[in-house]
Amino acid sequence: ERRSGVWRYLEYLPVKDTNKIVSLWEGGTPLYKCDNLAKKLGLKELYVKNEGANPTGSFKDRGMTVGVTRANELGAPVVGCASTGNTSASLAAYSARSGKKCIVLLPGGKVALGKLAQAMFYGAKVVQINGNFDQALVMIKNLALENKLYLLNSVNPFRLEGQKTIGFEICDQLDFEAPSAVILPVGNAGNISAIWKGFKEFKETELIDSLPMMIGIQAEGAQPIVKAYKAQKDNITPEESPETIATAIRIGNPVNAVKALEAINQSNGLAEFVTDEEITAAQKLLAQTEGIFVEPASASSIAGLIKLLDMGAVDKDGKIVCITTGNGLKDPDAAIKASILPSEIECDMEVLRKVIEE
Ligand SMILES: Cc1ncc(COP(=O)(O)O)c(/C=C/C(=O)C(=O)O)c1O
Repeated sequence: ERRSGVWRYLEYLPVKDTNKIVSLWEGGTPLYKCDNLAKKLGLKELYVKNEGANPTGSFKDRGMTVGVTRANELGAPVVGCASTGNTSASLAAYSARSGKKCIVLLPGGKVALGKLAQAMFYGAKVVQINGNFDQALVMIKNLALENKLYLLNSVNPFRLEGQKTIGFEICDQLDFEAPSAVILPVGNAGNISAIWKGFKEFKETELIDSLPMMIGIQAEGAQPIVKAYKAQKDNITPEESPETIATAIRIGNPVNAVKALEAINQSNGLAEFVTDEEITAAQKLLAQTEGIFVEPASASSIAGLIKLLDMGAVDKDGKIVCITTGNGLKDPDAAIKASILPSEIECDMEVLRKVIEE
């Protein structure tokens, strides 16, 4: 049975027993042509690949369908991860669907409401630690080394295999014309590495004949990859206390840093940071010009595009794809804080007629 989405690319995926596949029909997300935003930014061709349209609302579902399928093949009874939120939401869903116990470690008080609700509601054992994501990752890795669980952070290559299908789909959706540039937010740096691998595989199998620039965007307060790229270093100086409103990418010691720098350098790409203000402005701009609601971290790809255009670092005439990685519903607090509050009135038509004119 040929499924849509991630498993459409079965031949490119490391699965031995297709009966063990755990799927929530992830992938097959929209690639929106954004002519309103393109016009505003003076661009010829701008697309937004909206990964917020996945079953649990982020691109993590692509990695988890392959990762939890692997856990199934191995007969692992318990799976686990550290997470800034979306990884835990996704793992909790896929482990529920495959009858596995799920343990997630979250940085106390720094996880967006929607993600926390998901991890709890799917029935995971949710542990909040008094520390940040990087510390949580060290702890969950120790549990894996003590054989207490199968680790499904993006140190696990099966995660990246699923996420590379974002690159496949973009090619499919652009009639096998690779874009000139792909811009996406970078946290633990698994996704940029995975997508680059996907484009390279489609080029090696001659489905496309060119490769895009990979452009990684980080938040000003959490930008270890940007710093390494600008210093042209191939090792990372971890940031002790990463800080940003984009809590999904509030990561100081990315596990996939070397792979991400490889993807950026091999693709003649770039790495740049954006401020929290630029992120919030871009989040609103995208929602109000194109009707696409994404969480703050995801809007950093739009904010990064705007900054790079101002710097003349991106070709205005190119075919540009911004990847928005998570649904705006994940972080309602951030959206409400950045919005004009609703007018509150009594049930009075006179008052209502006035208030709609304000
Ligand atoms: C919306 C959103 N956008 C971008 C990223 C960065 O992707 P990577 O660079 O592959 O890490 C994340 C990452 C989240 C976690 O790392 C986690 O959930 O633990 C995210 O949720």
